[in-house]
Amino acid sequence: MKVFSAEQISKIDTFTIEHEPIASIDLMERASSKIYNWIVGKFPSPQNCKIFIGPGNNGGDGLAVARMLAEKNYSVEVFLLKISDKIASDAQVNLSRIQNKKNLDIYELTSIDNMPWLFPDDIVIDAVFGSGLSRPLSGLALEIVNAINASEANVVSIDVPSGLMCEDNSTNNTRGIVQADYTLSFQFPKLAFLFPENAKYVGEWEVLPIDLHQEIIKSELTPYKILNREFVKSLLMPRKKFDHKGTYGHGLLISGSYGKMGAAILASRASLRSGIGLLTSHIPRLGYQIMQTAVPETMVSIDRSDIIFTEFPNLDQFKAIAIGPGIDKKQNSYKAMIDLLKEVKVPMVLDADAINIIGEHPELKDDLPMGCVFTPHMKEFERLVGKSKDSYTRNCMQREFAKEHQLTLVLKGAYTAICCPEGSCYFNPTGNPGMATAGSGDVLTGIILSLLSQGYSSHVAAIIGVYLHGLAGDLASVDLGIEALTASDIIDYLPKAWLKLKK
Ligand SMILES: NC(=O)C1=CN([C@@H]2O[C@H](COP(=O)(O)OP(=O)(O)OC[C@H]3O[C@@H](n4cnc5c(N)ncnc54)[C@H](O)[C@@H]3O)[C@@H](O)[C@H]2O)[C@H](O)CC1
Ligand SMILES: [K+]
Repeated sequence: MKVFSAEQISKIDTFTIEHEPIASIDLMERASSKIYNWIVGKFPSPQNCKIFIGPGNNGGDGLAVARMLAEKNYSVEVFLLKISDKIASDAQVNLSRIQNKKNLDIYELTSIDNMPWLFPDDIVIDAVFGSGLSRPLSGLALEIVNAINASEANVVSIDVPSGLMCEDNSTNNTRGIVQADYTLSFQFPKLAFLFPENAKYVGEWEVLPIDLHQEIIKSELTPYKILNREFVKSLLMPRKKFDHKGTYGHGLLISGSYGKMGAAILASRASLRSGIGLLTSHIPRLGYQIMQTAVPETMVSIDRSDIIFTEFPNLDQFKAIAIGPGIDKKQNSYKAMIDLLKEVKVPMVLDADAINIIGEHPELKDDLPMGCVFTPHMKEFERLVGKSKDSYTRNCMQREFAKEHQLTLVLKGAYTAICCPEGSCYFNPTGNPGMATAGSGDVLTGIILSLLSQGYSSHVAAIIGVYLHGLAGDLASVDLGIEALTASDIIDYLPKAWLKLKK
């Protein structure tokens, strides 16, 4: 699913009005009826609804919803915020349509002193500002938003929580944003919904389709997309009857150190559960028996060091390489990394301490082979790319870094972001908080190595890998819950995740 900017949404809106064609007031009616249906589904018995109306089309939606709810015997109070002399023309039409309606009272809010008391079982509908917000809230709008946030009412925001910019909130006043329980976004999610610091404003969000014109949705370009199963499935390469293990490639996994052999085992097992033809695990000497016993399917390459990574085998036979899980970042490992980066000519996944080593030795960034995939979590990302105070800025830095160094940069988290060398950014919807657990990242590294070895290009391997990893975690959480989930469970559910992805 594409994620468009507020400016693009307005363009798509205008195109739909001209080319469907449909009168703007009728498009507003269509959009509002979707909100109405959702509210009636969520709160089936008529209750008190307090609807706060701003001067633009978001307010117009709120007025249309007010009429629909009143006709369904909900007890509706409409509060018109007096913050502008102008009111959008479709909002004006909808205001005239609610005059003298049964079950519906209209009030003008000229000062915070007229603010109604909000009861815990009230449904507050926030229709103050939507995608047309152009600056942080101030004055009366700010005071009203604060009063809404101080209440315990159920808050439903139409399209966007009022006060939240659709993309960039880096200079916003974070105390002037509605904290919704539910946000009902028209046709597309907003980019801001995908960033962790906005979760407290957005609450649970849902996308309500309003039949905007497919022609412009298809042709309008955006760097931002949310992955879905159909798209990820379309990237899969079919397996053929006469394929053999050589077809699916031989991968090299450099992982493990004294006290961290578990990372090597998890990554190896995940790789083998993701379709790789052959796997060689390069590990320090102490891990030999551990690996041979725990993962009989992998071949083992032994480092001269008992405890860390200091060398690597001849690379000729490998179709892809992964380095990082549990390797530590001792001086000799750094030296071996320098040689490795010089010699590698195949796609490579870099995770954990491999990323930290590059973060500490930035000159290595200029020596990276083609087709690298980096899989940092937030702290590793900061060491590699730099710090930022908000997620939008961080995402811009991530996209820029991927472009500058021509690599795929995966920032792990809820809605893991995958930034590609040509500038696009995919957000992953699968996964759950149970996956925030030790070893989860090692599993992802193993999966991506496996896909690279099978011949998927770097960004495709990252996309499939991240989606599949989250899907396995989701399937595991259905049976096991989130608290008890371990990284091994994610591996154990990879078979079911593959089946579900390919269904
Ligand atoms: N997506 C669609 O196709 C549809 C969307 N609909 C709804 O329309 C709004 C967007 O409407 P718009 O009139 O452009 O914007 P707003 O309602 O957000 O209001 C803008 C209004 O307010 C002024 N303004 C902006 N920021 C501030 C501020 N901080 N303080 C005071 N005033 C401010 C601005 O100048 C404008 O006058 C969208 O969200 C949907 O809810 C359609 O109804 C259906 C199709
Ligand atoms: K709103």
